[in-house]
Amino acid sequence: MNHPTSKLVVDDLRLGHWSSRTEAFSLACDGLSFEIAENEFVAVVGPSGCGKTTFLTALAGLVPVTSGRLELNGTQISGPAPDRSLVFQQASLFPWATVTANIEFGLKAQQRLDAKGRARVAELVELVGLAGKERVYPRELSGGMSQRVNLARALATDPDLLLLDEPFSALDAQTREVMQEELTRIWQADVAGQGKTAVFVTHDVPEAVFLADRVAVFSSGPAHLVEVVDIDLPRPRDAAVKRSPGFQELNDYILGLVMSQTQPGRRAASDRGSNTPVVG
Ligand SMILES: Nc1ncnc2c1ncn2[C@@H]1O[C@H](COP(=O)(O)OP(=O)(O)OP(=O)(O)O)[C@@H](O)[C@H]1O
Repeated sequence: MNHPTSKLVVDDLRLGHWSSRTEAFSLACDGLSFEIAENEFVAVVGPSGCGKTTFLTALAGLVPVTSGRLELNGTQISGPAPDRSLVFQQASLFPWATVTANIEFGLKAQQRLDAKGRARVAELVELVGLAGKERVYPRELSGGMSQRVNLARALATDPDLLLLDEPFSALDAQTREVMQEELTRIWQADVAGQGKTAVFVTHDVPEAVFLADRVAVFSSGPAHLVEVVDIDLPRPRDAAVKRSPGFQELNDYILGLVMSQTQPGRRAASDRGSNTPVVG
């Protein structure tokens, strides 16, 4: 039976891709099962090519479910819908549209760009730190600013499920750190507590630990779930938490789980007798 507050149910999920070149179907996820509650921020990590993006795009309704359950609010996901927003690695902004027009885009497409919609866009411009840049075009924005616009655009339609696929991986290390802090701040200020859920795919274990309430570790492909690790670090979080012993311990533990998938001979931390990492 589902946990009563489960927003997202993933049950024995199989996903894959059909290649017209080889005329073959290859599995990307095989037997994935876990659940995500309302208000949770879940990060997904795992070896390169294991199926993380496939899973996220299936949540967006862009990859069909081969078998199993993939349910949002009790309904099987069977295609894209306005209750979900996807943020990609590369900010996919419209070059001919200003910052404001880019953020308004989804609302306009849904015919919701009324006074309330415009007020929400103005609020988001402030929230993502782009006040004063409303009339600027994407070519004049830095990578970090572009991802701020992308994030605001994803939030503007008030999605139930926010899907983020390595949104900061194209940024330089310093901007990436700033954006991680910004995202936690925005999540806390604007989204947390409103029954929404975020799924964040990343290669970067410290980023996952910093942002998430729980981290789902995928096996090497085709992915199944290795473990979901609770991140019991206090919120609100800022960069200082990365220097805490609790953060380091969680980071090492999850890194060990991922490495055990890429190097099968390597023992994961859980082999040493502790399935629950101690949080300092
Ligand atoms: N459109 C596609 N057609 C055929 N195969 C695909 C397609 N997209 C992904 N795959 C294959 O599915 C598997 C999972 O890929 P996916 O991109 O989901 O992994 P990932 O964990 O996100 O990878 P990375 O960490 O490197 O970004 C890989 O073997 C990949 O080659």
